[in-house]
Amino acid sequence: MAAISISNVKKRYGALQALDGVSLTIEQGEFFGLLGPNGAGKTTLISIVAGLNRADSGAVAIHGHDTVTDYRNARRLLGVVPQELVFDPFFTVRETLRMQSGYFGLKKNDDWIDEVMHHLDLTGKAETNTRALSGGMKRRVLVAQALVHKPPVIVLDEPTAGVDVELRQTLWKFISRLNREGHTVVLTTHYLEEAQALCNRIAMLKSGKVVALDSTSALIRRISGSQLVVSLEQGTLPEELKPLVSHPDELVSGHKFTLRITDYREVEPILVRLREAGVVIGDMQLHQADLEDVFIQIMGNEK
Ligand SMILES: Nc1ncnc2c1ncn2[C@@H]1O[C@H](COP(=O)(O)OP(=O)(O)OP(=O)(O)O)[C@@H](O)[C@H]1O
Repeated sequence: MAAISISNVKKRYGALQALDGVSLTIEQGEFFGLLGPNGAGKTTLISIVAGLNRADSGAVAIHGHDTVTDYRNARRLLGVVPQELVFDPFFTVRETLRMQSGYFGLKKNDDWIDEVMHHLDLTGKAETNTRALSGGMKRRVLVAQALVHKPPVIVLDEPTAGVDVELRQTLWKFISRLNREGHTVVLTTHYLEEAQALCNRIAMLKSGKVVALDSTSALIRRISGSQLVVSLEQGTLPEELKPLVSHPDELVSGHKFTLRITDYREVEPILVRLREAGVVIGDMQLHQADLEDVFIQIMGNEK
């Protein structure tokens, strides 16, 4: 049975069609990425999956439990880390996590609460009031809150937006461990290198529609080849190399060029040609196509 099945979900805000018939099936045990530019509909979709928002039409089920008609069972299977930092500021971290456990009917949950706090480096803040925490620490509490009932499906909406490298590493280590132990993870992020490193499959959303859905490696293979980036200290780019330039703006500015190549063997003849033309290279880099290139290409093509 699918971890999350989303069937033809539509949502409109006034004149704006925020979700325009989204269908996705996320299997149990996947580490799934939901990517898209600002306003694509990611948070709207996640809030519908979490039962916090109602779709106009279509349906979502978590392990077969409909998020509307069988909300309690669906909610129990789901741990959601929201994008916004919202807390009741009068409680300590431990009290907050105990209350969240109580919400799921878990009374003796302290061992797991301690383990979650340990893995998120929150133990030292257990007795601190949530209002006195820094933004990064608050985000750790949000993650801990989502995990108190050991949900088989974990959904994270931009959990690393604006947080430091240390928290990102701590968080991904813990979430990856939970994924290895069988938890399904769904992630939205604007950090494409993070999605590339973590997600086995990715959906790209634009203007409320799924515009790409494939394994991460298959998406990256769509972009064949690499780029040779050269900065010229002296001289100008020979005419016959101009068709290789990826960004037309570079022909205007005239000193740094991103040249498309399909094979590393093409590098040497390019360098020979530059030398013959009297060019002095100030800086040079080889850039392998990555998820960011795929994202830019797909988002650019899908008007
Ligand atoms: N409650 C609301 N009322 C009206 N419009 C809304 C509401 N919530 C979201 N929208 C609009 O719906 C569209 C989708 O928003 P959503 O927050 O789902 O996008 P997103 O992909 O999560 O974007 P971001 O990357 O910026 O978080 C946006 O144009 C947004 O302005």
